[in-house]
Amino acid sequence: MRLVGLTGGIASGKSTVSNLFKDASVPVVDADVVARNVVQKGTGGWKKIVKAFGDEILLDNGEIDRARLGQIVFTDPSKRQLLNRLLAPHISSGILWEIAKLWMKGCKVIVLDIPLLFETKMDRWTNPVIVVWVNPETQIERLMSRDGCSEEQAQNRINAQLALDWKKSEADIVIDNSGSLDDTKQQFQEVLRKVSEPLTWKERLRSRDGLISVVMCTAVGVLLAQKNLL
Ligand SMILES: CC(C)(COP(=O)(O)OP(=O)(O)OC[C@H]1O[C@@H](n2cnc3c(N)ncnc32)[C@H](O)[C@@H]1O)[C@@H](O)C(=O)NCCC(=O)NCCS
Ligand SMILES: Nc1ncnc2c1ncn2[C@@H]1O[C@H](COP(=O)(O)OP(=O)(O)OP(=O)(O)O)[C@@H](O)[C@H]1O
Repeated sequence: MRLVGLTGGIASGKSTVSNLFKDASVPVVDADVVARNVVQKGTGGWKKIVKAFGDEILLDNGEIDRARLGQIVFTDPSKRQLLNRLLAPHISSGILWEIAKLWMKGCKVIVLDIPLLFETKMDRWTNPVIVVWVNPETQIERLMSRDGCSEEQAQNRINAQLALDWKKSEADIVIDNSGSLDDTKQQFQEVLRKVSEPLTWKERLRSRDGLISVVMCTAVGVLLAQKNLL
């Protein structure tokens, strides 16, 4: 099985490219969706957030007030680190579970769409790593227009991640999404061809070693989380 890493910066166009993969019948695991599921009302992730951030983080219906939590964690790095630490074991085991389900269905190529691929060091078990890059002016413009946020809020979110230019320098494949959608679609055709090629023996060994270490880290994380040690 080939696990393709799809990453980039906030609003650089990951979902846009992951939709192209879905249109080409390549299954996608979306880390943002997993991250939302693991904090639904009553889950372990939800309980940890309420304990750490208090009842005032809840909406009237008991769900997490994401806008409010976002406002807190994207302006205070220590709160963001706390949130990341609380949710990491839930998100990584959720991702692993989604991958396992697709693998059991016999999928040969799976795309992992994850904004924090490098930050969480999950790039070790993906091959190739695709970075969706966009120039800084376009990134902030698209982010402000999509989320209806101010320039300062947009910049805070961008600053919460590793620099997009650094991610680009670490990529196996770069998709430049600064132009039109048609331009991106054209680049995507070549990317689709590359990820459809079978893995070489070297790549297989690399993926296997990375996967084993992630399974072990996740298992330890889940055990510690169950014992409330995280
Ligand atoms: C802070 C929260 C509540 C804000 O929710 P909101 O609905 O406004 O944003 P959403 O979840 O759709 O995320 C939008 C984008 O923000 C960026 N982002 C989200 N969390 C983080 C983070 N901890 N650090 C840096 N960037 C982040 C990503 O690029 C993501 O695609 C939410 O993002 C969250 O719970 N984040 C922590 C979980 C996480 O790390 N998610 C990333 C997937 S691995
Ligand atoms: N080539 C393009 N031309 C014009 N608009 C685009 C292009 N690519 C993406 N967009 C728009 O830019 C915004 C951000 O794109 P998208 O949601 O795909 O980014 P993302 O990387 O998935 O964001 P996030 O990190 O928040 O999940 C969206 O409103 C999308 O419609």
